[in-house]
Amino acid sequence: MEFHTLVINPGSTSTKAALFKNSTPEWEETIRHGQEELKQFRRLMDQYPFRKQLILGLLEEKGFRADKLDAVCGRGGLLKPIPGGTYEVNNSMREDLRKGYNGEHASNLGGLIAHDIAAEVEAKAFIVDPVVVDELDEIARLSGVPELPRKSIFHALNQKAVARRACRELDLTYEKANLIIAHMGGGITVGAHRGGKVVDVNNGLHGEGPYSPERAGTVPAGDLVQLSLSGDYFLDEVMEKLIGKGGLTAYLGTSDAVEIENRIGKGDREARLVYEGMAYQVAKEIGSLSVLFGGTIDAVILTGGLAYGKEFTGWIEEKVSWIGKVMIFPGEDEMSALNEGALRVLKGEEEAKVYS
Ligand SMILES: Nc1ncnc2c1ncn2[C@@H]1O[C@H](COP(=O)(O)OP(=O)(O)OP(=O)(O)O)[C@@H](O)[C@H]1O
Ligand SMILES: CCCC(=O)O
Repeated sequence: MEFHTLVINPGSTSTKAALFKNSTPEWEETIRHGQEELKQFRRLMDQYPFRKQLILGLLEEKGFRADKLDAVCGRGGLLKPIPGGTYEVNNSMREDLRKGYNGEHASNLGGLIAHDIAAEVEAKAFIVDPVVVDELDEIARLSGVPELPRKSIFHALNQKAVARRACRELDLTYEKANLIIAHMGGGITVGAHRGGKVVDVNNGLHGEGPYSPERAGTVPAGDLVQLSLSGDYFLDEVMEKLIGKGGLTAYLGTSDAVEIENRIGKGDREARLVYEGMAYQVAKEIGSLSVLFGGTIDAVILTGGLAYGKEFTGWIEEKVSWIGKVMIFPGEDEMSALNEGALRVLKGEEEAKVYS
């Protein structure tokens, strides 16, 4: 059987779309959005017609008739916490995406656009492994403040895709493997994958884990409270210190690791300290998760854009190679991860989960 799937991945600065025939991409396009272009929309949901039109425009430009689609698969957003897998877009999901159940994130648009394009041609609409995938062990939810339970918000789509890829290479079944995966992009999340579930992971969006190119990660909590109440900053300025303007950006004025590597090459010692500090924090996070597995770890995996940096991954590897085999998969492959999730359901290998 031949299945055609349109994949839609709305990001904060881009809209990506791809058309797959079974597992093969027919085409993939990234439309970048300047800050000025998106400024005209007051709220994220106001961007909906604009982004949908861009995708319909691409289909027309490529000469592909939408009525040949079997499925449309969008990147899922900040929904209620759910287990990993492929979900058919239904009305409760659309309502939660529209209101941003767990906050605003460009990926909230993915499932909505997928639904509307699919509905017009009677195709299926799916989302796969959204950032709110929650498979935490009960014990991992405890934070020490009962009103503030730990939350699972992480790069679920890429972590799960890379986990499956590593298992294929290692000839293991994901559902039986023990893996620690560090996704290192604009944000950094490090997950413990035990038996096909991510049983502990830092919340990469709301201030936990290693600092990253744009985020602060875990900070001294008491000092943060004092800073917030000092009267020197508005609330959104404090939030920006945690997300958007934290980490490398706060220390070095850029989130571009390639530029930082160039500075280090020219002898900039501050750049080296801060960049190496990020590797140190990732290694510590991997080390802390290693105790969950009782000594049997099949692989420690480094992925995301920062994993292209050889010196950077070298610093991490130096500190964690005693834990298990280190595998490096630079970049991310979210478009084919979305397609594969839809394809497993279309082929009947998996049943679509129901969001409620
Ligand atoms: N060749 C490279 N060497 C070193 N670092 C790189 C390289 N290419 C990209 N990066 C760095 O990777 C980071 C961005 O990673 P990535 O593209 O995965 O992030 P993103 O998709 O914007 O965010 P996220 O992965 O959190 O969703 C940037 O700091 C960028 O400079
Ligand atoms: C941590 C969730 C994914 C992102 O960085 O946006």
